Amino acid sequence: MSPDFTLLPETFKAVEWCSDCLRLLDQRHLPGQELYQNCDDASQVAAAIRDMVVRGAPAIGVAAAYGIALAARRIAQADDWESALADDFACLEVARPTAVNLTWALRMMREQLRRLPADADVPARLLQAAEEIHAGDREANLSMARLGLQVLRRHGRGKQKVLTHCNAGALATGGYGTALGVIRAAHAAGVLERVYADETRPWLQGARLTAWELVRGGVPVTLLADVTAAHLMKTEAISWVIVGADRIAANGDVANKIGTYSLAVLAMHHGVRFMVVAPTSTIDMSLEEGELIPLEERSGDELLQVGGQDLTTGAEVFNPVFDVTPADLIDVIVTEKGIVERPDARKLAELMSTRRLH
Ligand SMILES: CSC[C@@H](O)[C@@H](O)C(=O)COP(=O)(O)O
Repeated sequence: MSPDFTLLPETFKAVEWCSDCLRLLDQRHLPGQELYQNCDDASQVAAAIRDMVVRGAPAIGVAAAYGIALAARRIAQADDWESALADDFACLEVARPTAVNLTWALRMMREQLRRLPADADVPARLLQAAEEIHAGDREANLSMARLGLQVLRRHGRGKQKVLTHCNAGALATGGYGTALGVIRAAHAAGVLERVYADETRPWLQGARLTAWELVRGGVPVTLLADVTAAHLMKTEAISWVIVGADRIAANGDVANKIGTYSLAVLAMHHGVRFMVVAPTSTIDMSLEEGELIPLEERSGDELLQVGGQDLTTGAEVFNPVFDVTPADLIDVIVTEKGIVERPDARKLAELMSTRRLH
């Protein structure tokens, strides 16, 4: 099938292999400064993931895979590669708890290591495996953009207004984005009127990253304070909320950036459809339901200050950075393998056993 939209690659790369190091666009300084950080070993990559130099579930997975490739290059020779790399796998595995793409990518790297013949050039083969994970994520982004656009067309006529939360764009993936990939495809195909982007307190991924990406790409975007979403849904004809995911349980419950659950409740109340866009590497079939997903809590400092200014003193802070949206609030999950409408355990199991794309 010939595509009816073209997505140009971004001019920036969130994650890039540069002959002997991993180059990460430091997202903590965007949009003010485009600074890059070079990582030479796995512990530097783990620190970059923990400190959110690189963020977004698929991008974290890709970076971790390169972290293992870097570790193997430093070791160069080993009789027992699994033992030699054990500490590197361990430090990457615990860098952040919620996005399962991290664990998935490390499992892919470990399986590749176990499959290699005894005389293999292990560092070269692990680098190749990391590059394949990266390229696979880019491909998945394009497939999801195409499938997500089909869903928008199936359920709506004319130009649509959509709302997104956090950043699920090129910055958060190996390529074009998940939720923002669909939104960019909708824009390129002429079916998007406007995207509303939540600012996404407290780290401001929406204001600092999503709005920046969309403005650069010429996509009409309006920034909102998070608390505006209910009013927006009541007063504007919003067709869809479109978000990414950090982990999807086997029953279709979705962990994503804090605030996603509130949006799903609001969407249900206002008759707005709710779409989750995520590669199958985000689906964790080992967890029966969303309540089992580990949710990261970050330092209270993220809430206690804005722009270097103290907001309050002496108060305790509750700062969970993800929440879980129950499957019954989700209209559709779009993956690179296909579309799951009204997700449940049976439909997800069927999807995961599919080899071919739709
Ligand atoms: C394609 S990214 C999907 C999710 O990872 C994204 O929505 C999100 O919640 C990112 O959280 P972050 O804490 O910025 O890593």
